[in-house]
Amino acid sequence: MADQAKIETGDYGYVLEDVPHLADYLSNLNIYPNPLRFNPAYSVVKQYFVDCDDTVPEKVVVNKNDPRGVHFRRAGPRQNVFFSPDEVHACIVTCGGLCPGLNTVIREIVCALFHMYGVTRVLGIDGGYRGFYSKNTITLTPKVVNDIHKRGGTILGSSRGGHDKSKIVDSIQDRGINQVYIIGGDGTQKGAAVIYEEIKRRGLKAVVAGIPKTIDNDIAVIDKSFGFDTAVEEAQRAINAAHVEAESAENGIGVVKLMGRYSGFIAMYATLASRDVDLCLIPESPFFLEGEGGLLEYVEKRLKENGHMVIVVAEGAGQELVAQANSATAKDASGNKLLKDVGMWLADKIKAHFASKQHMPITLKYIDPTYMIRAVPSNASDNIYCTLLAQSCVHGAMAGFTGFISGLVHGRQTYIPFSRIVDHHNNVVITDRMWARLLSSTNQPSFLGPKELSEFQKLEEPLTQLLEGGTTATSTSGKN
Ligand SMILES: Nc1ncnc2c1ncn2[C@@H]1O[C@H](COP(=O)(O)OP(=O)(O)OP(=O)(O)O)[C@@H](O)[C@H]1O
Ligand SMILES: O=P(O)(O)OC[C@H]1O[C@](O)(CO)[C@@H](O)[C@@H]1O
Ligand SMILES: [Mg+2]
Repeated sequence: MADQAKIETGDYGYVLEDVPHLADYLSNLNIYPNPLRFNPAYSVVKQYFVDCDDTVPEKVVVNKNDPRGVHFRRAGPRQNVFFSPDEVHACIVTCGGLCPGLNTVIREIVCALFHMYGVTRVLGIDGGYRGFYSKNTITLTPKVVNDIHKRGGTILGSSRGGHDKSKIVDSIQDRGINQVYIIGGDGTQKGAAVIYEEIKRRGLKAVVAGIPKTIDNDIAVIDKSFGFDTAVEEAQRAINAAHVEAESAENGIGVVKLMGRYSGFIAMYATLASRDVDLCLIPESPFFLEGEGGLLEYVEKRLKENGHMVIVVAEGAGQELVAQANSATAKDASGNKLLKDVGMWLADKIKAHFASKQHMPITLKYIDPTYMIRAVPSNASDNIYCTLLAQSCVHGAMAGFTGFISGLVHGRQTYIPFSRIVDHHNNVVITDRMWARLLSSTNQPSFLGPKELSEFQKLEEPLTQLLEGGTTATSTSGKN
């Protein structure tokens, strides 16, 4: 049975959504002074250690009479820890799709364990969850990981599927692993929650700590996921190329497909950053092709006005339309629905539309840079972000917290229980200011009639959105 949420309440409607701790199910645990107290680099920092009562609010925009609301435990080093350095045997695994920054996170977990806490036993699990029981491990030291942050991908390899709870926890138990660091998206963190439950059921002194990863930025609660800034930056190259091609031809159209299975953050931010895009399509915003107010009418209008146009389409956009043309549905090894190629489909539809208009010949170039974007190393700001996430995660694990992810909430590092992020996706809210900014920057129609608009307005606004203008991980600006 899933863990009960660990909730603490206080005055004026204060709620702490806490994370589990080893002491919740184990007694007589030894407590040790944090080795950072004796580390010359950190011991001089005033207030380096986090007060055990420090918490971070989930909502920062409040009205005068609002209750204080939900808070998360602030991440960071504690005065005391629940592991002695020579007792720790840690492992790191990366699961799901690739994302810029994976290697940086691996590097910084290893370096934090070695350099901050004096830990010397860290294993890399090869090839995602199934690597726990089907492959040899990789010994990780600061030397091994020294320059991996300059490379894309993950040196550990990754995979989908293969989550076998018993085999994974048997492997953890047999190897004497007591800190499990799991880097991955929503599916991975669901798997991490299952591992945590099983470890607890077996009464093992082993913490499970997650670092959320997804290039799509669709993890709930947190400000944004690592690698997202890099992806938006890299997408500019494809959009620029599409623009150059489109501008150089009569009635030139450049179509760029970007990632975003359920949420269009990469497409939205890449479009806003570029200013060369005339139409951005995302999964959250339905559209239609034919007739008055439809996409094809807009394309025609834009070409007549400007002679060229650039379209950015997120891979999850318009899936219901593409499905009509091709009804077969398949799933990947993790059970995620495989998407139809909306970019190719859209390009074909536009070409077919203009083929019947002899007086308006077009030149359309379709660019799919999706895997090129995902495979690059993280940029400077993501490297710093990854470092903070990794260090926070190690501090939490050493302090005995378990069943948590480290995540940035309003620019502050926090520990968030798995349960808060596995059941919800972060989506672009199309009745929110950021999407309005996009519509006004591209001049595209919203494709929504008054009836559909009011339906969308009725939907509850999710509690988190990407920080406004959030290009740096440490930004503390409010919601958009
Ligand atoms: N409900 C679940 N319970 C246990 N394990 C799961 C669950 N969902 C997914 N997993 C496992 O987590 C791993 C990664 O899942 P998935 O392929 O969905 O990627 P992800 O972590 O969501 O990342 P992304 O979607 O960003 O690529 C897989 O090995 C999969 O078997
Ligand atoms: O082809 P793969 O490796 O399964 O990954 C594709 C999916 O992974 C993601 O990049 C998320 O990690 C999605 O945007 C995309 O749909
Ligand atoms: Mg996922």
